[in-house]
Amino acid sequence: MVSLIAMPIPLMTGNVIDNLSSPEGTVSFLYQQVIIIICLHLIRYVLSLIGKYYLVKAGTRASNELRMKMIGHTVDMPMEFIDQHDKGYLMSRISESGSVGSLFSPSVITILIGVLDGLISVVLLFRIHWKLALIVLAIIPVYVVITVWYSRRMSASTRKVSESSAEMAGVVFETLNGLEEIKVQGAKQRYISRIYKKTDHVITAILKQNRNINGYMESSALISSLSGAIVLLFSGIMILGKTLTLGDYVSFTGYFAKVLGNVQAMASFGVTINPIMVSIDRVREYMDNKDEEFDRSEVLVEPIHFVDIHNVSYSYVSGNKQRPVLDHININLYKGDIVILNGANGSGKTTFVKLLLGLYPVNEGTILYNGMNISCLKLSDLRRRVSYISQKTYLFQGTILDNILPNGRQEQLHYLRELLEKYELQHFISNFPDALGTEIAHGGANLSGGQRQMIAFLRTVLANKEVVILDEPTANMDAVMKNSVLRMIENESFYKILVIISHDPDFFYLGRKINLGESSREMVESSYTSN
Ligand SMILES: Nc1ncnc2c1ncn2[C@@H]1O[C@H](COP(=O)(O)OP(=O)(O)OP(=O)(O)O)[C@@H](O)[C@H]1O
Repeated sequence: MVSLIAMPIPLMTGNVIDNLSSPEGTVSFLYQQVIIIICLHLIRYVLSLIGKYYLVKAGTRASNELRMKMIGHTVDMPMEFIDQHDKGYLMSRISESGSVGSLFSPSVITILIGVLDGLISVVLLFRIHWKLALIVLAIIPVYVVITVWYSRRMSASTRKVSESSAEMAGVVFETLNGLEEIKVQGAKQRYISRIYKKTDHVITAILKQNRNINGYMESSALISSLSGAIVLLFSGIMILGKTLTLGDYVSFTGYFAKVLGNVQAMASFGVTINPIMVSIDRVREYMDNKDEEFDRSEVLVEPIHFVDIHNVSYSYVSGNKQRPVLDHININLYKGDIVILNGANGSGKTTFVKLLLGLYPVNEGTILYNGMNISCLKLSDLRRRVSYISQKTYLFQGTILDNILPNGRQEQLHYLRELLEKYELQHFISNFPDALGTEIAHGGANLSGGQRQMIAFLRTVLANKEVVILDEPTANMDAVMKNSVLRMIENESFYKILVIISHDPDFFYLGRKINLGESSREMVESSYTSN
């Protein structure tokens, strides 16, 4: 529609010139035609603005939606995939979703509209002078060949730019994440030179990409200049031979410029669209990675009352190397069980509970919840029933209360206040500037390690899950806070099965103690030492 409005303008311009150069030429015809031309330009301007606004809006929505899908998909990715990539790399991959919005950018839209514009212009060229049209259109195949050739080269170089940029983002992200450590260790130079190395790859890839883009741009500009000269040559001969009027020449060059402009734009579509298509392809590739729920459909019907860990082995894979951590583990967990898991550092305790949570798939053996194999269970359902406090104690942005009672379960506020009173924790809360309403900074940066652990522990007590797993839950707490935790474990019924990883002898009396052997190779039911 927009392109159709401006379509008659070259024809009208030619008519004006022919009218003015004929004896019947009048100035009123000139005024009338110029006013119409101005009006057409203005209408085109308004329609184009409105159209582009709505298309860009649609593009922004689409790319945002895709970004959210990619973030969701990343959360659902198996840990084995996540372990293999830096967070910055993943972030960079997610940000490629923004390219879908670029598909609706004004320049791309102009190119797409140009397809119709170009086709109509070709028809009009034939209408003005079909022989001249045939001559000049012979140039188009040359354009196509050059475009296809450059397009292929550009795909490869754009892919390299995206991948090397994602890798660089990974290193930058890691550096920013560890700023405190880098300062303390004086490791700035080491990290900076790592970033430099990655930057080198990005620069090389960008230079190659630009070489292709410039090569293409210059070649197509040369072809369009040469074809302008060819049109002039043949038109001049025809004008001298009186088979073409000056007005027709003006109209012809007007439409020819449109055809060339659009062919060039469509050809350079490669340049404009190529990075977008490569990104879309990479987004698709990323989304095609199977998430951890793939092929899992079963859900537990009853509350978990029995977990059978049978002959379970696990090895981490890094690169092409396998790192055996757990070897033929056998253990049964029953309703009411408290198991204290200890053993040497690196013996695989955390790995073991991660297998229980389905974060990693067992290599060999089975984990059965109520007799159902974990490999078939929907993990979202399983994890709704299990509470896990990791050694890292992750807290969300929000208040302390939001962290203890996520999901807005305000009805439990009363129970929380009871716990704080019963276990002498009021002081712990009132020490914060706004008590339970105190805002927690990103990652809990404004809290001490012990405070973070206590908040996470209270969250677990209030969550009241079927299986509770605590990884070194009091490692950073003082004796008073640890005592509160021990008493809560003894007196509050917030679990059916409790697994605690701890080296602390104060925990050993709570339940069955299982030692994950020093070699971390063998842990069998018969080797348990219970207190
Ligand atoms: N994501 C991972 N990728 C590769 N290897 C890993 C990974 N996580 C842990 N490991 C390795 O697996 C082994 C067991 O680690 P794990 O954290 O399970 O031990 P742990 O018994 O909990 O140790 P600690 O008592 O120090 O917390 C270690 O040698 C560790 O280096």
